[in-house]
Amino acid sequence: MPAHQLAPDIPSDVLAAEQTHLAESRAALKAMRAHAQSLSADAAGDWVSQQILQSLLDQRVAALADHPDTPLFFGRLDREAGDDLPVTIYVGRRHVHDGTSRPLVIDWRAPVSRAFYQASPADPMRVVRRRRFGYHGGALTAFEDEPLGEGSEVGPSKILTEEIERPRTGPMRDIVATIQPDQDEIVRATLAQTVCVQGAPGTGKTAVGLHRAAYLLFTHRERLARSGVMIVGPNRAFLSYISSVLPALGEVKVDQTTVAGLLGEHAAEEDPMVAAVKGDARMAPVLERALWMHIVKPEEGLVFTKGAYRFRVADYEVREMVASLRGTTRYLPGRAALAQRLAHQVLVRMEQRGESPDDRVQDAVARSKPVKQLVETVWPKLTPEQVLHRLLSDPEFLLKAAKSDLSPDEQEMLLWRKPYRSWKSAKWSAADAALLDELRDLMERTPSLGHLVVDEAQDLSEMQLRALGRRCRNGSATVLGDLAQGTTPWSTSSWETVLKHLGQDEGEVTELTLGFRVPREVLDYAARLLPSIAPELAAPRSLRPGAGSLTVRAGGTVAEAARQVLAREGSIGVIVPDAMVAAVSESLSGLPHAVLDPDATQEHRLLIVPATLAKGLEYDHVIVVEPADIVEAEPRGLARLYVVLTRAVTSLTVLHDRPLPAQLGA
Ligand SMILES: Nc1ncnc2c1ncn2[C@@H]1O[C@H](COP(=O)(O)OP(=O)(O)OP(=O)(O)O)[C@@H](O)[C@H]1O
Repeated sequence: MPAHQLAPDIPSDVLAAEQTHLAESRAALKAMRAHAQSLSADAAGDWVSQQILQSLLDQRVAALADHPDTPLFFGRLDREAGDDLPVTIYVGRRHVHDGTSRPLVIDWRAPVSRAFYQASPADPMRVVRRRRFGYHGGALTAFEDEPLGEGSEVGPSKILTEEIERPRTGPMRDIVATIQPDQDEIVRATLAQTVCVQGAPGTGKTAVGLHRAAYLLFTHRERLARSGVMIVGPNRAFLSYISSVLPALGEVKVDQTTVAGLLGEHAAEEDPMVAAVKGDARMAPVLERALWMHIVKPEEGLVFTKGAYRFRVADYEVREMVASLRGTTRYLPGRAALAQRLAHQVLVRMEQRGESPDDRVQDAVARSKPVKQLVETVWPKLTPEQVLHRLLSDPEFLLKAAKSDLSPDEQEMLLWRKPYRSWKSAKWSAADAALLDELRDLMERTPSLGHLVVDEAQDLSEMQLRALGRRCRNGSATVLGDLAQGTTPWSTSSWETVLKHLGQDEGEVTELTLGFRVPREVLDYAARLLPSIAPELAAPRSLRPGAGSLTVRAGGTVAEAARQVLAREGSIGVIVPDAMVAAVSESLSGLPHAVLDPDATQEHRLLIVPATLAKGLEYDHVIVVEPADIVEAEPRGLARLYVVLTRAVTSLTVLHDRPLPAQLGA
């Protein structure tokens, strides 16, 4: 039976009543929107307030739009009477009420909706019956009941299974209708709580992170509107894949970026071993010393001339000022404070002479030439680039800054083989970007966001984690990842270490264990790699039986494999070693296809995906080409292979001419 057709045992009168409730809710939403449209910003006093109010009204009107293909509600709870809440609740993507403020649909994020996700026969949470609705297009065509009273048994939900197994097309979609209890626990963790989620491929980590952002924005709207929420993902292809989930949940004000997007795009190539040293947290004290070593012990005092008078501040006084400021403020505010303290001393001298200078005089003195000159000599103005340029090109300076934190070999590795003539012409690498960010923060405090969601966090270096950590130091984080999918030379092997470098030691590590993407047969095949890449992890479990989903073929062509899956429904990803992209594209010239481009919307069902871009993505049918080449292309190639083998929703075809990596043959 095709999905969501009316099953013979669904009473049509009950279904008709639910359809009436849907129609009533739609009409109420329309009325809410019309009301919002009728409101005028003229009530605000001045022009600026009017503009702000108008923009808020516009946002409200946009948020109240009804998308006919998106179900307004997907669940219903019938509850025991006896508390202040309604006995019947419809759970949906947004709140809808009628003209008398009676709620027709309740937002999935409201506290009362929690029971929709969590209630079970063991703990019914006052719920007598949970109803799930099935839709076809925008039309409500089916429902399914789960009694939750004492002694009742809950069988597997067909609507839920169908939703999970629906073929994938286009970008990622939200999972509000089918969030699972353990996922819901993470989504609804309190704002103050940093959560770190270890989860095998396809267990819903990304989905959970996005829904948590939406939940927190709903629950702490005002606070987070001020401080902000940001999602950090592995690459732009991934961002484009997840980009429509939050807007579909009504949240448009969340920045979604990559580490490079946040710290600055720096393209200089670098030996991974050097990058690993630069990514190590031991670089933090080295950078701190490198910066503060620029402060010079004052040998002279200050002479400030005003008319015929000279006001002097002695050298030892300047030394005391510098000593008291050093280490108690960040570098640039410290510099400004030194100028002010010098000026203040001059003012004291003026007062001693009987003058009565005010604050404006102090500011003028602080900006005067002699004060500026002295400050520049003692506490020079610097940029992060200047400091890092010196550190990477001057062995003696590096030695002094490194002390015993870096070995002589490591220092040798850090130094540029061919130093750039000036910091302005230097080309920086991705690892340098995190060092520059650290220096920037030592100079001036980085503002903190309210909440940060970090995906694929296992791949971040300690210095990158520190950079992200300062962006949530007054807030909290959701850290998502899989130790088995670490593909960088500095990939972590412990979440406690990640939390420590993020500055969120109190964060709670939890695990998602049930896979929603990859069929069991495919997951078991990929799991053969686990003993080699992450022996400490248990083999992942899949919700999806998917018998016949795996084909391993020696000597087949990509075109032939692609033709076979093109005959089926859903998206197709041909994942190839990066070096083979052009050749495989050429071999598919007879079939309409595209090469995955992070910056363009993908209109083709058939996509060629370079192995290094596949992280976080998924396709109905995946063809993985030449595993041995994927493994050999990089130091953590086996982990890369694990990533690419776990992208399939329905079928995986592995094509190889060369022998398969031994670990797969087990
Ligand atoms: N509760 C759920 N209901 C329906 N679909 C779900 C649920 N949880 C996850 N999924 C789906 O499973 C797929 C995998 O989810 P997601 O990409 O979030 O997993 P992941 O753990 O981040 O995977 P990876 O580690 O491979 O990046 C997605 O299509 C997602 O929509």
